[in-house]
Amino acid sequence: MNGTTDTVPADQPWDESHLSKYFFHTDPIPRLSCTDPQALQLIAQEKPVVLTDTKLCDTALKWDLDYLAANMGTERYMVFLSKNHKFKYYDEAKIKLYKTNFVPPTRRLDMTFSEFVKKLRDWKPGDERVYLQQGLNNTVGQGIVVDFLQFNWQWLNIQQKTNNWGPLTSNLLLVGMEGNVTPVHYDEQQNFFCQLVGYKRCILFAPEHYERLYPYPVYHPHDRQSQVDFNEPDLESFPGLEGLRGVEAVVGPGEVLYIPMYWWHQIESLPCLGNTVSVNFWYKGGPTEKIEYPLKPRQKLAIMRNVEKMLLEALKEPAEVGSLLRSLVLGRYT
Ligand SMILES: CCC[C@@H](CC(=O)O)C(=O)C(=O)O
Ligand SMILES: [Zn+2]
Repeated sequence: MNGTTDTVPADQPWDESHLSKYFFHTDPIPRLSCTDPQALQLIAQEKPVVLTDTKLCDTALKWDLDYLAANMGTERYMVFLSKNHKFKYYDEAKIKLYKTNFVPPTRRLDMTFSEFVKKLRDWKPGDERVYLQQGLNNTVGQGIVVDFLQFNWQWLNIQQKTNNWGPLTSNLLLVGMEGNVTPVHYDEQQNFFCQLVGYKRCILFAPEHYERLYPYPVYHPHDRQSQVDFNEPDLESFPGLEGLRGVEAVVGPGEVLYIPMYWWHQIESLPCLGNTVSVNFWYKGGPTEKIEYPLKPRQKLAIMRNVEKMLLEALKEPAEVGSLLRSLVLGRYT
């Protein structure tokens, strides 16, 4: 990637032409068998790894649009629509808290899976793009439930216990158009990201790149999202971008990417290779282990988030948080 291409496996339908060129360098994320001790060690060290043979969701490899339309039932599901290829997450609950006018970059429409498929298949340039992002719950049809129950839960449960993770909180079903992008952000959960249909480019940055990716304030609707637009990097406003360095992999059907908690990630459905289907497994982090110094970058990130929340709680006025922090630091903590 960006000059250091992996050897491209023969059956791979994509090549460098499917990858946008960005301003930062990336190294390949290791691709290992789930039986390889090194893979398990990377997970234990909270480092990303692509697991090529977990058979985690093999019963879902058949989840193409027609199968999902026939088996997802007649419920309405959460679909986001965007005027461009970006689907930047925002927290609706924080919009009213955030005083200045916030214009959501996407809109949400609930629709049946068949309505979604029709929108996707009738799409023409100029139309809003669509991205279905729906938690798998008891509203899905029997066929999906049967497939879901046959996931490799034994392997998952071993990972959860070995790494002392908290409970599984949700499985998000993601059905996207080719070219859709989820811009760079971090989540506060461990994530086994399973690719089922199509190909996704996953670009990750370690939590210590916090200063380079300029997340929005915690109270902002775009909390956890980076303010940086990789397509138009503003190096003047965000000089830290200079040293940004990531890792990346393109994941295909049957592959599982471990996205460690607090790791930044941008996920792109490769252009011109058809729609994509993924399902993720979000786990709460484990109970706070005994504190060891120096603190890990993700622990410092958690502390920074708590300081912002505490200050907002104390000051009540979001605009005062920045000025108080400036008074605290400028000229004093150099
Ligand atoms: C809403 C979640 C989207 C997903 C990225 C993607 O597949 O577009 C992601 O960011 C994650 O699984 O953490
Ligand atoms: Zn995410």
